[in-house]
Amino acid sequence: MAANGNGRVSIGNGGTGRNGLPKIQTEKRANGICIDDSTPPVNAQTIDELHSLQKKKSAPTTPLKGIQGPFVALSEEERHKQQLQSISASLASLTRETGPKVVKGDPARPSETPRLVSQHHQQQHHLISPTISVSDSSLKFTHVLYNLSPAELYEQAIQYEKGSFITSSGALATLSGAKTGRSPKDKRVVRDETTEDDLWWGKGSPNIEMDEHTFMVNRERAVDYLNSLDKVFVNDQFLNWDPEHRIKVRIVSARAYHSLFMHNMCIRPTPEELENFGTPDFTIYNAGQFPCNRYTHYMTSSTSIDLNLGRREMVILGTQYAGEMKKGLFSVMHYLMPKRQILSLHSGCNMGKDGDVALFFGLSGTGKTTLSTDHNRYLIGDDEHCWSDNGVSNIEGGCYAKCIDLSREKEPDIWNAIKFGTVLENVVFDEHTREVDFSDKSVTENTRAAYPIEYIPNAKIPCVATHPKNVILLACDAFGVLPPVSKLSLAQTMYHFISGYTALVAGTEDGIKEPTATFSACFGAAFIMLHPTKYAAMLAAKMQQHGATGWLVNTGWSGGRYGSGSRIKLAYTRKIIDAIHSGSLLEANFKKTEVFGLEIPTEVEGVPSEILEPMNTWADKKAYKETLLKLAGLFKNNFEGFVAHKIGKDDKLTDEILAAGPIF
Ligand SMILES: Nc1ncnc2c1ncn2[C@@H]1O[C@H](COP(=O)(O)OP(=O)(O)OP(=O)(O)O)[C@@H](O)[C@H]1O
Ligand SMILES: O=C([O-])CC(=O)C(=O)O
Ligand SMILES: [Ca+2]
Ligand SMILES: [Mn+2]
Repeated sequence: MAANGNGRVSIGNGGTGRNGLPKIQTEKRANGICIDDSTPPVNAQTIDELHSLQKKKSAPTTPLKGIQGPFVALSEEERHKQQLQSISASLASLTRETGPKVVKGDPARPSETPRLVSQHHQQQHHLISPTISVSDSSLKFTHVLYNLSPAELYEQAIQYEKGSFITSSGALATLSGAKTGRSPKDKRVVRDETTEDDLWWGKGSPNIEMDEHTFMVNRERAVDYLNSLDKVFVNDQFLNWDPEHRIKVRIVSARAYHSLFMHNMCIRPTPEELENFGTPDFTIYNAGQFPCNRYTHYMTSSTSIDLNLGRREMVILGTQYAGEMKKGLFSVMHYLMPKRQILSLHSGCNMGKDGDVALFFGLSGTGKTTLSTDHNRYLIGDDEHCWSDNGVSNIEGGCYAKCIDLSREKEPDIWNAIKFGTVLENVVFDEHTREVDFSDKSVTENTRAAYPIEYIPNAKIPCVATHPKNVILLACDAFGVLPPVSKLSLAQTMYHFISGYTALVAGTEDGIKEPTATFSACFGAAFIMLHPTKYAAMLAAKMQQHGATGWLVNTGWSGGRYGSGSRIKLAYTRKIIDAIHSGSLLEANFKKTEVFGLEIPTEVEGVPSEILEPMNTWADKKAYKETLLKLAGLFKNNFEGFVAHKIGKDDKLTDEILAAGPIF
């Protein structure tokens, strides 16, 4: 660009326009200065000033109108101080007199840090007399990033956590580290006077005991680790959409990934609810990057997930898999809710336009999320619910979908939910376009998406519904002998609920692998805290009272076992589920199968009739019969553990349930 003598500015080769481009000319002003006046000037004198204009201070939280509680009469500053004191108390060592000093905000952006500082002073009595002397840990500040927004958490993750990327659809891709699934063998539950009698211990139980002292050792380890960091994330959120039985949870974690995951999975408080949060009912200390100590009693690996119901605390060491927090809280609900006569359920739930409600039970990977997410129905929730006298309520505020082989065409609502705000765990993507390859199992087969439930367009908010009309038990039968759908009597429903069967095949690339049967009581033995028959009795009573029909749906193999047959098409399973919802399947003609004694329909709209009876689909009838008997034997063996238990007050129901298993 050159200014020529006559005050015009021209672009191009000497202003001759030889290359065909028109000349750009700016008119000369009276003072001889050329200005581009098409936009008004910026309201800043310096770059710093310019940057300060970019961010508007968050609106002070909603005015507190008509709220009762301890915070009502407090000034905003006083409320913030109390909030910090509460966080400081959560992070306090139980063996030191004072500390930690907690300050809100990102240490990397001191200008954004409010000056409020809080220091915890011990008031409780201790198992150990506290250390009064000063240590380095009491000199240091703990910076707290409190209930950050998804955008802020994205920035934290991308800046500080390796393996964090924005995918082409806007989701946050993260890595969960060495663990890409839960570690049930590393879960420990404190056995004390109360839990001794309340909980299910011993053979078959997921509750492996630890003592109070060892819990405190691990708690201290986690708290010291968290306080040693530059900053920690704190989420204050809720569980359970039933306002009468809502639980306040606090999650203290070291990673933006964990904070965003829980932001999505728990119920998000309104600003007003957050102001009045007060003391949490339950606290998680997630120090997942830091291992537990093998010299500590009860530790059998570097991972420990410890639950203390008396203290209402959970400690996580040695695993960064975020599902531990989700399912740890679910375990807590499996204890707290039955105490209030509320049944907790490892199930999905949705509701038709006419208000008919269905529950979907099933072990991991059987289809709870896939089938409860239904474009023609309202989604209540995909994984964890409560059934009380008020009806069904979702425990969570988000969904956690398996993503392996996810396709836009087969699961459009889940596909579209993978956008800004969604956490995508352990997926593989193109290094340049950041397009995710959902078929890639390089990191793990258990790739997952965690998104807020409102990302599903027809989610019903609040996530509550009336009493269920249908109770659908899902089993992914890789043996290929269970019918695609059967109608169950109440006793059969209980038999299959207590059995909790599925048979998946391990993540395999090639070669035929033997399907392995899994029996997991109440379709969630890893999460239940009481004996399975307690939950079964409650379910039977509720189904009876509300006239719900039980169904068994095989979302697994047909035409042979894994290796020779194939997985039942999702489109067929959806047709079967449609017929259950509409009530048309209840009107079908049924015939009884041998061995399992299941009532199978002769016709379902949209499904080839020949697949409804599994034997038809097997070329080798002898192999079918052998496989059927093999599975029946596995069911029988598994149920041995329950025959001595009474279900409910009624001997009659117990006898019926025992008779509802396979006969051969
Ligand atoms: N016929 C079918 N019915 C249901 N799901 C099917 C079928 N065929 C294939 N699938 C696939 O099986 C998987 C079911 O997983 P889903 O996420 O629904 O499990 P889940 O029961 O919610 O488990 P979790 O409790 O671990 O979240 C999905 O990846 C789905 O695409
Ligand atoms: O807990 C998890 O990691 C995933 C899940 O929903 C289940 O296994 O039931
Ligand atoms: Ca799920
Ligand atoms: Mn689940």
